[in-house]
Amino acid sequence: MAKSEVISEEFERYIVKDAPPTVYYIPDFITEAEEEYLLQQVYKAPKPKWTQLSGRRLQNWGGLPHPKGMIAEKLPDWLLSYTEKISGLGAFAGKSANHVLVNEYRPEEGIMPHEDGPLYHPTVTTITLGSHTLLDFYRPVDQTQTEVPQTEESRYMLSLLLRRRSLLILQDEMYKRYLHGISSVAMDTLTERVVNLSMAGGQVGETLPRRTRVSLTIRHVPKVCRANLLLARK
Ligand SMILES: O=C(O)CCC(=O)C(=O)O
Ligand SMILES: [Fe+2]
Repeated sequence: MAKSEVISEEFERYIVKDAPPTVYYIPDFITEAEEEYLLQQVYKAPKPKWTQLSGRRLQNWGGLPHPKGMIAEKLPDWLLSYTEKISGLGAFAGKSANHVLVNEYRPEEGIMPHEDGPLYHPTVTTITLGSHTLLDFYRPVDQTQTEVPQTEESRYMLSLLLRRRSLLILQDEMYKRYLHGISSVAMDTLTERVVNLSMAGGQVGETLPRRTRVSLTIRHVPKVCRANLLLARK
């Protein structure tokens, strides 16, 4: 198999060809009824499960990733059926997803460009609920290049249109090398730099008002510690 470790051959048609390796974009990965069910479960969680950040709020499921190892907590059943389905595609090289972040963004909210970093197996899979968004990608700051200031604008590379009910899978360079973020706008304008337009059913020049988007970011944390288990045995 080529550069990517993923996934069965039937998934090759979902590879986004105009992006660096590797992006899979799967429209309508879930049905409308499943979307509704997942949103219901998200909003059923007790209030303290939410952490308010500037520009979004989130729920953390599965434990807190930590360099010394995550103290794993069992995922709730409503998430497990989806983490198992995605693990079953081979997204995590035979391992199972054990961590889910739920992010909620209202219109004009977003997330600064960042890398997901080394605590995760270098694959991120995302189910989008409730609204589309544009996920923007940036080149890293070039350390050898000190003459010209490297603005966010000059580092901007491409965007992906994530429709509600879609699944996105990022691996390889798109995980390890490039940064990703979501700009804090009320409306997205589609340009030629949105490289999956045909797969996502969008047209250059179109503007899409944002609604509230909930994303499920599903990953595998390889380093898990058994601290709670040891304590329990004493
Ligand atoms: O909401 C998204 O799709 C992106 C979330 C994200 O980048 C993260 O949680 O690391
Ligand atoms: Fe991220």
